[in-house]
Amino acid sequence: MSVTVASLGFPRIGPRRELKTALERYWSGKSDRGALLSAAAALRAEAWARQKGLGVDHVPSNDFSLYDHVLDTSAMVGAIPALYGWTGGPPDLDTYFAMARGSQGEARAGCSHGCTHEAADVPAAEMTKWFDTNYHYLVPEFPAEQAFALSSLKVVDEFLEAKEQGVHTRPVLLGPVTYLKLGKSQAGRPRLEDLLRAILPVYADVLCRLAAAGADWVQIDEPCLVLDLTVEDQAALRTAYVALAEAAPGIRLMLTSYFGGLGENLETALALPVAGLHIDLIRAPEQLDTVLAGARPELLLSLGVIDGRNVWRADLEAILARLEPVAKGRDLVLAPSCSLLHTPIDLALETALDEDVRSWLAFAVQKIEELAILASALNEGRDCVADVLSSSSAAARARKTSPKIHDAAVAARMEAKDAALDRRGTPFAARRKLQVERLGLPAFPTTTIGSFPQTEEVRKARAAHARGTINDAEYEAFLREETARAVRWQAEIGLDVLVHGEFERNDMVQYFGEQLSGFVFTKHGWVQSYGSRCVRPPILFGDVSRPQPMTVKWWEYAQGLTARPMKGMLTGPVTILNWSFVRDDVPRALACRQIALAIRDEVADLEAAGAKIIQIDEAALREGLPLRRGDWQRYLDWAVECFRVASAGVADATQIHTHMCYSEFNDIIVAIAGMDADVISIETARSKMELLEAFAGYRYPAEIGPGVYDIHSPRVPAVEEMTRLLRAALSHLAPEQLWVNPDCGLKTRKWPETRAALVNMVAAAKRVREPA
Ligand SMILES: Nc1nc2c(c(=O)[nH]1)N[C@@H](CNc1ccc(C(=O)N[C@@H](CCC(=O)N[C@@H](CCC(=O)N[C@@H](CCC(=O)O)C(=O)O)C(=O)O)C(=O)O)cc1)CN2
Ligand code: MET
Ligand SMILES: [Zn+2]
Repeated sequence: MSVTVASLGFPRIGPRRELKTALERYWSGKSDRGALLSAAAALRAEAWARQKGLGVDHVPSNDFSLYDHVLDTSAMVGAIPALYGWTGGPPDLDTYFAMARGSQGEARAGCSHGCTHEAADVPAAEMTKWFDTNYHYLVPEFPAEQAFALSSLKVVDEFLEAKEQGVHTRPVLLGPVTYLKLGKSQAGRPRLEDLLRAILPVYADVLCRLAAAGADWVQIDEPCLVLDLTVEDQAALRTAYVALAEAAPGIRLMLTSYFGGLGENLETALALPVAGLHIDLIRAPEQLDTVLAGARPELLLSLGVIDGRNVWRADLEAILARLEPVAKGRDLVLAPSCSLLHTPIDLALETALDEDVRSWLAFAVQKIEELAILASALNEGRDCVADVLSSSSAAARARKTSPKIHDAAVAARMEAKDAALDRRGTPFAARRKLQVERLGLPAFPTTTIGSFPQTEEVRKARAAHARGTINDAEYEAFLREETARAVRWQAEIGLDVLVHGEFERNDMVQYFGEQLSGFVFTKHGWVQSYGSRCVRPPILFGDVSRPQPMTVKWWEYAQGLTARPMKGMLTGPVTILNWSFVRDDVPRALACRQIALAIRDEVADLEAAGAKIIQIDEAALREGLPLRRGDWQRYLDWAVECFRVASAGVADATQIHTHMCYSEFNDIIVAIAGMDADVISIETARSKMELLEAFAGYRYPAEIGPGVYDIHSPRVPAVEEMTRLLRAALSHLAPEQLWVNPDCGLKTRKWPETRAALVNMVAAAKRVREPA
């Protein structure tokens, strides 16, 4: 029997974020189309050669994307809303990026690649979280009568491109059912069945063209297989794969599930006429036995045995013990649990990491090496890789017993049970009176979410400080100047509740991780979040504590500059947890509570310093929700409790804000209310306040700032547009509930559009304050 190795997708951004650089240069007009496309081609070539060299038998193609693979799929099937002015054929780069980022005529004037969108003022497509990851995709939008037509041949082109370089790849497609289920429709929901009937001929055509180009296997991703599916969804899967098997008999499909177990979709999956099935054995190890029991002998199983969502080195001997009996009976493919898109690229670049912790880690490249070793052990016997196997087990043992991960003081504090720890002393209504009195804000108070533009200058100064070319005092002076300017300007344009701007922070999670014990950091461990934007998730390896205050000094400085209230600005425990790579030796709930206790101390210090308003961002609370409904409540219970542990230590008159983005709250509104924050700001602009129905329907008790403009796009919304949104909000909320703010922080924006948009926002608030 033979065992082969697959990688389900390689990170696209490049080991030195070459794609980010190339995209941003193109967008700013500093380079042309040719330069962007050749940078992209170089990255693809490197990824193919590298994976082949590491021993991958099924090297993926079409896993690369200039922005997002869901957007690429929309381009492939011609699902491009009329507003982008597309008239068929392969969408050009400007159309593609307009969907991704919006476009505004003026903002592009003078750009060097001859944009012709003179009067174009189009918003970007909606962006949302890819399953439970921190990766964002562009939501496909279908009109009532969506007609699909094969429009982009990227998948075929990239297969041929790799072939020319001597690499026979296994192209990756997002499967039709998942693709359609990720989409939305303005004009009432078209039936999945109807959309599917329309889209299948396009997929069939693509598969036939791939066969003609020489492809044999195609990886077709259907992560919807790990969701709660309706019987209609399951029927759609059958319809789809029966049709594709018939239409393209020359292609063998590797139906790929990930981010969980097949659960009650198991029978459906096993009955589909596909040649292979990939299952995630990291999130759902228990499904191996049931899948083995149900899989017909000729179905090629691909086992996701290496974690594609975390950075820990595997215990290879333990995995082998599980696989050896299986590999005796059938051919196998070994693969990461999911695409490696969600991991950093190469641990070899991390020369400054703590040696012990480093020996416990594996990034994308190392994960592929692990797979190759497993395959060798299974094909040729353990002996041929004995050394590597024993060092892998030794690392696993060392990590388990390392004194570095245990902190007795943290353990003692976790033990001390204090039932009152997660309760405010008084209910919201009574707190509100005290807060209103103390703060003296106008109706519809205006504020922002926290960050102001992280300009190139700010990043340069931080990089220079890190390199040692400017010293602490110079860096501090620079940050003070930036902060002072931002504070003065906010007061000048009439914002009511101010922020310090977060100039001192590299990232809202990394900044806190860096100051807490129990985390380590990479230099190059970038993971794509959306488009050119990346994060370097902190690596949580041990017990968490806070050696000293983290934000108080900056808050004091900023509050000292103004008489208006300055918000203390913190990232909440659930978000720090969800946006980090987390230890897998203790339950997530436990790690989260340790972080919550540390944030609680910071809240207390801010309050003692005089902060009247403290915002604790929980941007990732919704994203951490398990993919299956049956698992929700358990998660919500501990996540909400951790937020309360962090926030509930304050006096009644201290106002606690929280902020969330990309949140569909309808289903979890009770839990959101259970967080017991005094004010919540949420993203709503792209969804035109639809979200508020949940808050209104539930009679959400506290105050709400529904975002009135989309901060992901440089587009400046007009006063009228924001006024309209505020009036729409008022049809759902009581006037005393409503705050006025953008959707999220402004760190990714530039100052000119930020200034213009906030001036308009303050004007819109003033309009709604005037009697109608
Ligand atoms: N962790 C996290 N997840 C999140 C968000 C978030 O803010 N944080 N927001 C939501 C949207 N996602 C986002 C993700 C990233 C960024 C973002 O702006 N990322 C920055 C990097 C932020 C950062 O870490 N900056 C560092 C490092 C900057 C840098 O690249 N420095 C250069 C050198 C720069 C120079 O010399 O000029 C280098 O290290 O090579 C800093 O400012 O210090 C980027 O990609 O450009 C924004 C939103 C959801 N998920
Ligand atoms: N306070 C943070 C900011 O304004 C919250 C961002 S949520 C992704 O950037
Ligand atoms: Zn946000």
